[in-house]
Amino acid sequence: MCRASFDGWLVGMTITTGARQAEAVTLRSVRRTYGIGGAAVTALDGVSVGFRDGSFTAVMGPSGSGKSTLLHCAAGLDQPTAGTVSVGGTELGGLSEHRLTTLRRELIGFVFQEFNLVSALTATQNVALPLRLAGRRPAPDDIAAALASVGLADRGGHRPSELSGGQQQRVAIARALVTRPAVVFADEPTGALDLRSSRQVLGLLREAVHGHGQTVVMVTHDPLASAYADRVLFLADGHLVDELTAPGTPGDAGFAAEVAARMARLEA
Ligand SMILES: Nc1ncnc2c1ncn2[C@@H]1O[C@H](COP(=O)(O)OP(=O)(O)OP(=O)(O)O)[C@@H](O)[C@H]1O
Repeated sequence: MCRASFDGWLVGMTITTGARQAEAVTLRSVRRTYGIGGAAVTALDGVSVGFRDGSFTAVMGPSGSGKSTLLHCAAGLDQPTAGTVSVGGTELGGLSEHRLTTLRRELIGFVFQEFNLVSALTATQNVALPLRLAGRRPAPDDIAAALASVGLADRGGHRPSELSGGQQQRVAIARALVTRPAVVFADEPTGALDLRSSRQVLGLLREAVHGHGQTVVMVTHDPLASAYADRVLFLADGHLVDELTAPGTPGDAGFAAEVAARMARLEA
């Protein structure tokens, strides 16, 4: 169990071959429709899925298949039109805006596709922000270590406009991980990174899961990145249509090839 555990965690436990495993996040029949009438778009069409405590899941699918919507609904950043989302046994739909914000702050880290760094703050200040918002005093060594873990030890004093896209993405990843949240959602966390930085970030996400017991759900377009996860889900037209379990070797080339083949079929 990771440090950021919480009351109610045991709700929703399942028994699997004698081991008791909780679901960190559960979506039941989640539907999300944008717009109304003839202009309505159904981004998610009745998705039911659980993300086990301490698991690393990749979500893949063609552009527009609903991946970001799934992540946003699961993280309480967007509200399903129908269905329920629970994080650590707490159903989000019944929460006030204040309680939802608190729950998100305490339990969830989110890496946004477009980074969402605060432009007026330095990299160090951006990484420290979740701790400040939670009323905790950031320890300078912890912030420095978080930046060093993404290869940015020497960029702490730089503002986002002074960093490359890949560097901004790594600051966003350090910010999402610094509080060791129970669940980390990452929307294309390696999208702007070169191969070396991608491997570093995927290694960090695996370490969050296998070293600290956190739960990671990552949207990616990259089959090689998905091969660092334990499980790959495939979305198409707002439906979960396929699923693969990884063999256990991070970045396994054969598994990545199988993921790529399934994606090619979905995109055909
Ligand atoms: N705020 C919104 N208003 C209207 N339609 C939206 C909105 N957000 C998403 N959609 C639509 O919902 C569908 C799913 O979008 P979503 O961003 O979840 O897909 P995605 O799989 O993440 O795509 P990509 O891989 O291109 O990022 C798309 O058809 C998109 O146009």
